[in-house]
Amino acid sequence: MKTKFMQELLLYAARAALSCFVLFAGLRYLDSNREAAKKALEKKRELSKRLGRPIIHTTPYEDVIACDVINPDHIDVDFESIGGLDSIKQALFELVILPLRRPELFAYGKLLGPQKGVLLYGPPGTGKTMLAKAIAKESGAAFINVRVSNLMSKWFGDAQKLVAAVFSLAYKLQPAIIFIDEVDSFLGQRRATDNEVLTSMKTEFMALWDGFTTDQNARVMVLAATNRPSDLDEAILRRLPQVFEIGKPDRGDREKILKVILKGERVDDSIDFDHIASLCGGYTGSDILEVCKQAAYIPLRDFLQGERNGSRSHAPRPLSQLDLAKAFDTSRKTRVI
Ligand SMILES: Nc1ncnc2c1ncn2[C@@H]1O[C@H](COP(=O)(O)OP(=O)(O)OP(=O)(O)O)[C@@H](O)[C@H]1O
Repeated sequence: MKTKFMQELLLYAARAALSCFVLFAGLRYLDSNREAAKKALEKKRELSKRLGRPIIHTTPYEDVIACDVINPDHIDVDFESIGGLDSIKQALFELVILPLRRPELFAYGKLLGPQKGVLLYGPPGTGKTMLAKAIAKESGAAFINVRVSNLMSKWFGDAQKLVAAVFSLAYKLQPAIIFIDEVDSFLGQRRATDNEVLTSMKTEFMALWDGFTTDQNARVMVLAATNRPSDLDEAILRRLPQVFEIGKPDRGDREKILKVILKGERVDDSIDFDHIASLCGGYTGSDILEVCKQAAYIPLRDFLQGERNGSRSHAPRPLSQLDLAKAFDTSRKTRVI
């Protein structure tokens, strides 16, 4: 009697276990969202790895913005790689990098509040984008490179939601920098030709930005760059209290830029950088880089010529002062300023 009872009990237990197994297997099979959820998790894992941040929950709109986020550890520009602009780099360190890196230092009193908006303006090629990237690198902040034209053309109709996603993603990834290059094309003065999408994006952007400005705990800042500061809306300028002019470099800064560009290259030890800097008055950092690239071809051409003439030399000679002088001379003659 007792044995039979035990047998039945075991049978019951086995049946119950089997039913549970079949039920769970069936449910797993029927869950059509399982694959999608798995893929989404994989995507979030990849995102967290790429951004060097813990896994966060993101919306589909934030996932679109995430494509334009750069992990600060993957940025190859730091303050050292920017020639000159010493006083601006120092000011940006105190106003932007320190509050993002050491927020606790800014918790004493209201006078030392973190900056929520910085504008860099100046002619093209003077290093504004470089500075923005270096700030992200030095502060360890996620760098959200907002490309407004891209968002508008690709996601017509969803623009406002994408603007909101820029801020919500920045908040989730903080410390974060929202970088808007050519800000005048997005937040410029209102024109009769502005379309509805642009106007609603602007309004949304301003409202969200104000929300962040009043939230002292948000380690998020907007960094904007433009070649045309006079085209900016008054309301935008008010929200960008710190303004830095990144002008064309003077002779001292041109010398520093030359040294940065030629660092690590094969160059003659005897180059007089100050003299070369005197040959490129009015040039921006980007112009100087281009001419240095042209100069670098001269030893290569000489080498190939030597080969044709039967020379046994194994490699092109280092870049010389004469090569640089020649290249700047040619560039000045063909240049339209
Ligand atoms: N101060 C500098 N030191 C070293 N390189 C520089 C400097 N300024 C400019 N360059 C070189 O010129 C390139 C272009 O500079 P960058 O894109 O930062 O200029 P920009 O001011 O943002 O121009 P734009 O307004 O056209 O976007 C840089 O990638 C860098 O190689």
